[in-house]
Amino acid sequence: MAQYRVVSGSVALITIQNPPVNALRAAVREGLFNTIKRASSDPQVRSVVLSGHNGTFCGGADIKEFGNVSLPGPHLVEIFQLMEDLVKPVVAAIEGFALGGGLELALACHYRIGHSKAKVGFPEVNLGLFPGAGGSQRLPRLVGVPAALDIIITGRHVAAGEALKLGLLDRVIDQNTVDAAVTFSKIQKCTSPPISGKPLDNHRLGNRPCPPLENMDAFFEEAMKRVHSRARGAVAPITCVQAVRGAATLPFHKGMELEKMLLGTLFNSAQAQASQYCFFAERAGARWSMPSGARWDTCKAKPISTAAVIGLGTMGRGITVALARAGLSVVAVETQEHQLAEAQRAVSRMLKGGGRVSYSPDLQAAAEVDLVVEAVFEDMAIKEKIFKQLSEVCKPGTLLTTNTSTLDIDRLASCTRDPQLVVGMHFFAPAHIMRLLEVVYGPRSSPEAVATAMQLGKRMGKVSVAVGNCTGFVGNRMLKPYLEQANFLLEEGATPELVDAALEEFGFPMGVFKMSDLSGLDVGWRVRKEEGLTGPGVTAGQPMRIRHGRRYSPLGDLMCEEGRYGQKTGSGWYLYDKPGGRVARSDPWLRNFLEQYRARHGLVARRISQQEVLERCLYALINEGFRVLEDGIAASPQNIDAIYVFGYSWPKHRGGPMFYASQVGLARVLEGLNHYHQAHPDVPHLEPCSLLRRLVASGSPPINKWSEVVKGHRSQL
Ligand SMILES: CC(C)(COP(=O)(O)OP(=O)(O)OC[C@H]1O[C@@H](n2cnc3c(N)ncnc32)[C@H](O)[C@@H]1OP(=O)(O)O)[C@@H](O)C(=O)NCCC(=O)NCCSC(=O)C[C@@H](O)CCCCCCCCCCCCC(=O)O
Repeated sequence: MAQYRVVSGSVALITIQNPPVNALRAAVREGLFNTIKRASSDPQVRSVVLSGHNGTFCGGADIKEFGNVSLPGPHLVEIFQLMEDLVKPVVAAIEGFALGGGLELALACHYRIGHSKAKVGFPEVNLGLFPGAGGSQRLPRLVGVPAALDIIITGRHVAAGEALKLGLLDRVIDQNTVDAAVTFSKIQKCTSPPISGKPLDNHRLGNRPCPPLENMDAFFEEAMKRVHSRARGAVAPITCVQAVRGAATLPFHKGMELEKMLLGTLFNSAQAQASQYCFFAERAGARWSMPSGARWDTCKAKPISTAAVIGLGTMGRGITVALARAGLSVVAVETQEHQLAEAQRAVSRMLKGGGRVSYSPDLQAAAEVDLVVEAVFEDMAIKEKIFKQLSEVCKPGTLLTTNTSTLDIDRLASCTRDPQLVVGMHFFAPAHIMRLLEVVYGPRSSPEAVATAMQLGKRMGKVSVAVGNCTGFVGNRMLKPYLEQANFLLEEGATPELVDAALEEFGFPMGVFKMSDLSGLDVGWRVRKEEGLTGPGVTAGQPMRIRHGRRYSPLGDLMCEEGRYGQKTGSGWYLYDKPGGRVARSDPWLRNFLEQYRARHGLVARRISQQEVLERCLYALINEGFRVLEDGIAASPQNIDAIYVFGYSWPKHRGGPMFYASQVGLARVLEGLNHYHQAHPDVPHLEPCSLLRRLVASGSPPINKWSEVVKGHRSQL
């Protein structure tokens, strides 16, 4: 786990070996502890180089170990102190990544040499933690408080060049890093001038004071304010500020005590568990499977080097940028000339002159590409026509994909010569920024087509999740009951402000009504018209608040009839200072409108609590999530959670809807749904689904055991 070799006559080369990322699990910690001691007492050894096996220095503490009540093996703090105290110079040879505990390890060395492609950082904040093995105390002493706080709070990866400028790395080289570190370590032994009487003391960060900072109190107050306003209820970023403040104001050993105390408050917290669950859920999508038994490890992706994007509205432009940035040569097709010219300017701006993109008004331009992403208007008839044409135009074997957010993939496949080559690639706006990609397979999609879309998602840096075909797939299908509950709550006495405040306090960046105003109320209106829920398709004489025997809220339709489409028209659920305005203000018109609406329908407004808002909206969404699992549309709760965290901004520190349900307790969710369904028997989305009932009856197993109950459940359907 930590290999020890003496090289170049006098250098102990310690290499961490724990693929794939050399995480510091118990055996590694044990190995490090023993090899450092050995280097210390080995008379032949005059300096030490620390490196990682296989081009990766170290990905930090082993997150999989964190569930343990007490971590086995020597503690990282103890190992790092042992290393810092060594009287022989220790040099970190950083290739690949030095992240989290990996960077803390490097900071405990006396020198750090990095490869020019190396990256360093403290991503702990994304795991609901902070660098709690000395990192929060050593980094500010090395690079100063502002730079350290930025690195610790953002969790960003710092490239070697920037790390060199910050003084985080002593040298950056293009050649063999370990060889360079070995040579460097031998020179240091001779030249490092002793300060404070002891050799190497100026390179022991624990012995250094933090560089002074003017207006320190004001700096930390401002930092804390900023973090509070951005953290959306997450505790870890706040703890980052507290720990760095400790480094700036306390002697090292006191700062370490503070660090330990703060880590103790986070380490086993619900937020840390949720964030760490998200880390693995993000990666779980790569191990996809289909109901046919086809799997990620048995299916090969087709090589893709050229692509066409059809339709250059907002989505098509973002998709073009995402594909071009992934290194594909892209043909962007738009039949409307003025839209084509506008899109060309917008895409060039986003790509900053880079990327290989050509433009055409003619579908024929897609003839030779390996893959097509259709991103035209959400209208089945138009899409069917395009798929028919693409099937004739494109060379045999071209993968035909659609960016539809709800429509039937199988119907589109049936318009083509080779339905097995058709899959959905559902991007989220803005497509070049949002990380989620739903890869939708229909009953006839081939495993190779799915493997290819998943592989392409990876190349674009997306969190890709393979899902089955149904209206709205996973994400939008679950969103429907959530939106529906929000509208019902308005009918019953809530205001958009009250509903949004509850959801924002929960951790969403934007409440449901602000989100609707941003995306445009007319989008849903159009879909409801197509579904015959509103507009000319509705049979005369139907009660306004009932559709297909279920409760229906026409509020959104009425708003659209008033021309209130949201931000784009300057008014929606809120008022904006102008069309396209971004700042939402309460609108007296809306209060009046809601009062009149309730009076017209004999509804008596009641006081609605934030708790009811959360339970009604979130439990309805979660209930649909269980149905999605039951129907086999998503392969696992982890996949659903990844979709919600990376596509719908569900707060990471809440772990995704299904994980949240497991933290709240499945019995409590079931009880809540039963309660609300009794109160609203005409709302089928509030009726607890059978899988949830079954899970509760099986004793509410932990989330990683749900699949066993799901399997048993499916076999009985
Ligand atoms: C490194 C990466 C950037 C590589 O990316 P790449 O895309 O190449 O690969 P993948 O991301 O797909 O990863 C491959 C594979 O490896 C798994 N993995 C990656 N990193 C880790 C890890 N750190 N641990 C475990 N497993 C890891 C990954 O899951 C993949 O496997 P899978 O099967 O899922 O496909 C990228 O991987 C990456 O970003 N990794 C994470 C980096 C990171 O976040 N590091 C920080 C870790 S946390 C840490 O280091 C904490 C330390 O600061 C301090 C900890 C102190 C602990 C002390 C405990 C004392 C407890 C005191 C509590 C007191 C309580 C009380 O008082 O009561």
